[in-house]
Amino acid sequence: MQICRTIAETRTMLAAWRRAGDSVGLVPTMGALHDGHAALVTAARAERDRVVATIFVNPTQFGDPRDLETYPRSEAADLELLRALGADAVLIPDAAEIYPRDDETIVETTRLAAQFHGAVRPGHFRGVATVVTKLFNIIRPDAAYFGEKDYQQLAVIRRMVRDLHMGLDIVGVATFRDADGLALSSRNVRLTPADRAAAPVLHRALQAGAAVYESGATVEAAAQAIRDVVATEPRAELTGLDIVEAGRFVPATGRPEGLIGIMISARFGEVLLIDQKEVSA
Ligand SMILES: Nc1ncnc2c1ncn2[C@@H]1O[C@H](COP(=O)(O)OP(=O)(O)OP(=O)(O)O)[C@@H](O)[C@H]1O
Ligand SMILES: CC(C)(CO)[C@@H](O)C(=O)[O-]
Ligand code: BAL
Repeated sequence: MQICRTIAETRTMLAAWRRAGDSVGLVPTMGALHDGHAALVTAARAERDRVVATIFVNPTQFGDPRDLETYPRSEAADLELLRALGADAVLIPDAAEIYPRDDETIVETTRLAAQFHGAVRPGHFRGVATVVTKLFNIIRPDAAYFGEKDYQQLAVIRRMVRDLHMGLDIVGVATFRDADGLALSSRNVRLTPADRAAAPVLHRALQAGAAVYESGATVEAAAQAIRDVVATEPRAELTGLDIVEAGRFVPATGRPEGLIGIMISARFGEVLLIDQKEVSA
């Protein structure tokens, strides 16, 4: 596995692959890799000749400086996992090269970035869209792989790729969970033991909401069922609950046609966790 730390060496490697006619799959990450990331690499490995992962803790998508400071980092273990999964290369760029000092260009999905989880983390999706555009431009992959756990992020990226005619495939990969239902997330390691024990309430709440909706009730009744389950866990502070029409990504009401997407976020101590579930009518 080739480890690239500059854009120039990444481009030299990619040019050789292109000459050989190889297709390229990209897996962008912020490191601290776990089995959720592994699922993305495995999906890319199955579909593409070459797989590149990136590890970059992107400063522009963090609103809270303490969240950035305490974001978990584990480069040696990350490299070992990527190697074991059969990744061909990893790009670990410097923030100074990704964001040159006089950098001024941003990418923003204006409506989507401001709503839902974007309202809880102002500026977050602008940072994500901007860095993902930079990574796409550096690597020019045929396909990029993102987790469904970050449900709105996936929608933002799909919309950006469509609107800016970027011409690559965006592949969503199902949320990987621990045995107790908690969605794997790099931030889980920052949970206290008591908060770790409490955190599966998010998955239980989503399941309860899905059951209510599947029984024929409205989106509003499903939302109430979710709130009721979260309220049973005093360690969880609900910060966001949004139910959207999965296709158009607009707020869902009543009994819309097609799939709905439920997005939930909650704070456990100072750690903000998110989860999601798609449900059919
Ligand atoms: N449990 C999971 N299942 C599937 N994909 C996941 C999971 N967790 C993260 N991913 C995906 O991995 C990619 C990189 O995510 P990232 O490095 O931010 O990890 P993370 O675990 O989501 O960390 P955090 O949410 O704490 O920032 C994203 O596309 C994300 O959706
Ligand atoms: C897509 C991403 C790597 C952009 O920094 C990040 O938001 C993430 O890890 O989900
Ligand atoms: N997984 C999304 C990255 C973030 O929370 O900043």
